[in-house]
Amino acid sequence: MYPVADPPLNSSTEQPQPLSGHIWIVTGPAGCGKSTIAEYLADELRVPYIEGDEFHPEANIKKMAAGIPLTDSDRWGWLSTLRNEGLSQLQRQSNPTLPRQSSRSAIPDPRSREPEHAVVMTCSALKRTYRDILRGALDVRPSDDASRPSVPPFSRTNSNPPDQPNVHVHFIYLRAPEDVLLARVGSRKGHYMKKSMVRSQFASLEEPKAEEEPDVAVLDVGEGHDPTDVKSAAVEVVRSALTS
Ligand SMILES: Nc1ncnc2c1ncn2[C@@H]1O[C@H](COP(=O)(O)OP(=O)(O)OP(=O)(O)O)[C@@H](O)[C@H]1O
Ligand SMILES: O=C(O)[C@H](O)[C@@H](O)[C@H](O)[C@H](O)CO
Repeated sequence: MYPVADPPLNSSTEQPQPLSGHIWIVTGPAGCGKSTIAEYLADELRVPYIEGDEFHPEANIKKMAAGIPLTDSDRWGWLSTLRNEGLSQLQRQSNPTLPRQSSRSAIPDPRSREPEHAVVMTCSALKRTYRDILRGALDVRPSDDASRPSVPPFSRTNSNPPDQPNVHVHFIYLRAPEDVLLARVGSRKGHYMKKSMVRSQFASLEEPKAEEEPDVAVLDVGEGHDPTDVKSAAVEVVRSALTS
């Protein structure tokens, strides 16, 4: 299976309404601090929070808990689900008759009186292809797992693919050396991810290059970058994107 995007949002034959807003995706390998930073960001911005781990199919959870790394095939459906979940959250914000996740509203846009719709999510998003799926690359057709899916021509400069031209996807990549994350995951209690998974995630990792993926902000989270500093830096990334 690969990420044939399910038609998002509704199953009717109606054209989906164009949405607008921002999807902030906090990324990086296991233990880099995605949940810590994204939960804070969502609270601070008063927008819904999507914990990517909660959208894995049972089979993926079982594999990870057994220390078996996920393959591309294991991840395609999960990534499409996350993309759709992000859009659904924006749709709920733009349609007050739909139930919301919480009483959280949207980010006040300093440029106008209208609040901007937004959602924060976590996802390891280790490879560029994975990030493209989250950006809205619906037309991915790998001939096998080893191939790179082709993506439709949309600009990574502002991540607004043709199907949802007003939805802006932004990534915050939390960067730390492998040995630091091995230590963090090793000392974490009660979590299904094992240390060996950190190694396999670094083996898969394709770090974003600024010139190729300008919609990715990189924050260092290794030694000397404590969570308080990283939280402030993440809020600053969002605020400056909204005012630029
Ligand atoms: N900047 C940081 N410096 C030191 N420790 C941190 C930092 N950020 C998070 N941590 C700690 O590292 C551990 C992993 O954090 P967290 O669960 O947020 O990572 P994660 O990326 O969501 O992990 P996973 O992908 O496995 O769900 C936690 O114990 C957290 O308190
Ligand atoms: O891409 C992957 O291999 C996995 O999905 C993970 O990244 C987990 O979801 C997460 O990190 C759990 O701790």
